[in-house]
Amino acid sequence: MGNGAEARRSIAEETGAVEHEPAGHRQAAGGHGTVEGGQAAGGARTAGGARTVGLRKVYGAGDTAVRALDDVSVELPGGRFTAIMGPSGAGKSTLMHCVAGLDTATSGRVYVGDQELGALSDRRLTRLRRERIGFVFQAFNLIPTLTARENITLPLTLAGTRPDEDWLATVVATLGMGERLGHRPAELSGGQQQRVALARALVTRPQIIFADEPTGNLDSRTGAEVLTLLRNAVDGLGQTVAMVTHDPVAAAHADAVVFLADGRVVDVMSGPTPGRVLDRMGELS
Ligand SMILES: Nc1ncnc2c1ncn2[C@@H]1O[C@H](COP(=O)(O)OP(=O)(O)OP(=O)(O)O)[C@@H](O)[C@H]1O
Repeated sequence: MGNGAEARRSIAEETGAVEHEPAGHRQAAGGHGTVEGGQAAGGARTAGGARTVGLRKVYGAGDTAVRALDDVSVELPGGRFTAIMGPSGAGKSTLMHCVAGLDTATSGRVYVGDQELGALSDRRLTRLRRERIGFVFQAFNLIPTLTARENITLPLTLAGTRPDEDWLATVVATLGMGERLGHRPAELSGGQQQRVALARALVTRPQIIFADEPTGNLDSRTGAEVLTLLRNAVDGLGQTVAMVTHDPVAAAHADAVVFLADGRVVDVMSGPTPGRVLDRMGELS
């Protein structure tokens, strides 16, 4: 990303640090049953995490309407690493955007922790996104003029709060990047830049981190390192992670894989291996 101001604005929007105007609150209050009716991704539900109940998302209207999500009830359990997979157009990004509060559902419900997103005003939704959700993207989305440390603490700076130095030190140590904090993104490798982006997502101690193809711009060795760090964030820091990926090897780092096809959850696989994920994807394509 070449334009610093543009990158800053986009990160501010992604982190919820500026007011974000969703397309409108159209989430229906009623409808589908309890969460226990949902499909758990990877076993029993722990505290935190996120879930959807009967989530539908329709783009457009009439003959041109596209049903991107069709009655999706899925759980992203707290303290677990869940991968979301499926063929192109299956609804992965739409699901992530709805659960992250970046887009609104046509009907059904989305919960982050115990909070139902459809019950929130735009202002409170913005605050929830800023305080309880972290994002990691394929394009690292770092501000070129800021140092690694300044990029990491940017969500706090934009929110007008100071970093918890102990937590920052823990995150930096977990990600193994202590010596690079004074460097600017151009002075860092792709893998190091993604570590900065991951630290930026972790620094607010979000309830859940959404990672969208986080290894898409990395070579396989560096990608494996970043996946190991995501895994460490879950195992060592108790973080909840949901990751959209096309890569069976990446998905195999997760505790469970949710498979989408044509806007519906078609399978949830616990303890995935690259081979099993590849086979399942082959059946869906
Ligand atoms: N803003 C939009 N307006 C209209 N249709 C949309 C919009 N966004 C997504 N869609 C449609 O919704 C469906 C699901 O799209 P989505 O981007 O969620 O799929 P995906 O699984 O993330 O795909 P990919 O792997 O290619 O990124 C697709 O048919 C897509 O064309």
